[in-house]
Amino acid sequence: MAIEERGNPGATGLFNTDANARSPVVMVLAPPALNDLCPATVFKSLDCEIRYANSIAEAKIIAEDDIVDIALLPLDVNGRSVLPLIRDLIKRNAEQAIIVVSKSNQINDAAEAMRLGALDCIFVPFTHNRLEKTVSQVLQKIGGIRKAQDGTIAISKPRARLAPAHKAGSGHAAHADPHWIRHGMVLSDLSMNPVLHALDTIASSDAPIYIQGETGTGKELLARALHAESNRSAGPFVVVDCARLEPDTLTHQVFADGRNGSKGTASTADGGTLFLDEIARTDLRVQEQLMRFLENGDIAPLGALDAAKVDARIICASSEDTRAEIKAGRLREDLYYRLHVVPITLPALRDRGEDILVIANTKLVQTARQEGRRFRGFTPGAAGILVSHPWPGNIRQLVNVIWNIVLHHDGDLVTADMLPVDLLAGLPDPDNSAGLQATLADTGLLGRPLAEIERIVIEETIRAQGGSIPRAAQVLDVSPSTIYRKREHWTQK
Ligand SMILES: Nc1ncnc2c1ncn2[C@@H]1O[C@H](COP(=O)(O)OP(=O)(O)OP(=O)(O)O)[C@@H](O)[C@H]1O
Repeated sequence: MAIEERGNPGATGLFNTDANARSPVVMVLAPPALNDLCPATVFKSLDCEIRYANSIAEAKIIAEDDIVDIALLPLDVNGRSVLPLIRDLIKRNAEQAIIVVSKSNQINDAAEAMRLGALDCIFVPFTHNRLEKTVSQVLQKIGGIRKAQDGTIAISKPRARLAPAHKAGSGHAAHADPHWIRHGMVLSDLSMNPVLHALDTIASSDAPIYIQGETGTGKELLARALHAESNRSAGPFVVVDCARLEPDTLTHQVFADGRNGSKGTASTADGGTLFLDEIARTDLRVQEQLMRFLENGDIAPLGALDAAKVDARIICASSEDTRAEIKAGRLREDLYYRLHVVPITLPALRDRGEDILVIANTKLVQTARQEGRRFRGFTPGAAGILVSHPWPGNIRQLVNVIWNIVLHHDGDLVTADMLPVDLLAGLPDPDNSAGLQATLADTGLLGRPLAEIERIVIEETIRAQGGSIPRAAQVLDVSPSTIYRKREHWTQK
C-alpha cells in the first residue's frame, strides 16, 4: 500500500499564510522504474508531504481519500497508459497540478497530457536537482494562482493553464498552445527558464536588452516576443540587419542624415521597438550615434544642432563572441555595457536537452497540417538521431530539415531513413533491421555474448558523446545511474 512521508509543515511559504496552514501534498505514481528517480528526500526538502502509489488503482484511491496538490505521473505503468487517470484526476479536481514524467519517445502522449491540463512535463533521465526545480516551479505556479484567486495578490501575467478537455467545450483547447510555447517559442527545457523569466518580468520595462546566441537560436523570435509582451506592442517593431548593410549606408539608413534630410529607420520605430541584429558588426560611427541615441533618444546627424527625438526601446542581438569583438576593437566597450542592462544568452540547440524533440514534434505537426500530411511524431530511431545531432545551424536547421521531410514523405511517424543524409552519415539506420544487420556484421558484433555487446555499445556511445554519460544515457534511453552502475560492475570484475 502507499507509503507516507511527512515534510516540515508550513515552510514553503506558499500554502501557509493562515492558521489552517498545511504542507502541499505530492502524490508520486512510482512503479519500480521511477522509485530511484523520485526519492522522498527531494519532496521533503521542499517541505511537501509525499504519498507513493504503486499502481494506477492505488493512485485513484489516494486522490479520492486525500487532498493532493501535485500528482507526479509517468505516462505509462506496466504498458498501461496513464492518460485516462490524468483525465479522471482533472475531472475530479481541476485545481490539482499534474506533472507528467515522459520518455523521449513519448512526446505525443506528453503533448496529449498537456492538452488535457497537465501543468508541466519532465523527461527521463533527470537528476534529483532537476526534479526538485520542477516541483518547486509548479508549487510557485499553483501558489501564485491560488493567491490571485483569493485576491491576496495579483499576478500580472499568470501563465495560462489549459482548460481541461472536459471543460473546453468545442475543443478549442486542442489548438491552444501549451504554457511552454510562448509566441511560437518552445521553452520547455530548464535551460530556457531565463527566457521565460525575461518575458514575465522585463518585457514591459524600457531597459535595453542584449540577446546573444549562435545563428538560428531564435534571437529575432525572442525580440519579437519581448515586443509583443511589452507596453509598446501596439507600436512598430523595426528590424535593422546590421550585418547586411554597408557601414556607410548603415549610418545614413538608421539615423537621421544631415545631407538629404532623411530621418532614418530609427525614427520609424517611434513608440515601438528597434531591433538591431548583429550589432557587433556595425561601423564604429554607427556605434557612436547609437550611444547618443541610448543616452537621450537623439537621432540627429552627428554635429547637427536640431535634435530629433525618437522614443524607441532598443533590443540588440549578436551571434559573435562579444568579448572577443571588444578586444579586437570592433565593438565599443561603453556601448556594450550600455546595452548590457539585461543580457540574455540563448543556448545552442544541442544544449537544450528535451527541447530538441519538443521543437521537432511541434514543428512536424504544424508543417504536416499546412502541407496536408499525416505525420504526428518520430520513431524512437529517428528521435535518437535528432537528439544526438550537433545542429550547427540550430533551430533554423531543424525547422528546414522537418520541412524537407514533410515535403518529400508522408505517413504516421517519421522514420530514420526519411532524415537527410547529413544527419545519417556514419550511423546505422535503427528502423531498418536488414541494414542494421549488415552494419552489425561489418562490426563483428554479431554472434558475440549480449553482455559484451552491451558494454561495447555503451562505451562507444559515451565516446561518441564526448565522454558525457548523461548525453549517452539520453541516446540509449536509460538513466545515467544505469550506466554508472554497469561501469562500476565491469571494473569490479
Ligand atoms: N524556441 C523556439 N521554438 C520554436 N521555433 C523557434 C524557436 N526559436 C527559433 N525558432 C525558429 O527558428 C528559426 C530561426 O529563428 P531566428 O531567426 O529568430 O534566429 P536568430 O538567432 O535570430 O538567427 P540569426 O542569428 O541567423 O539571425 C525561425 O524559423 C524561428 O521561428
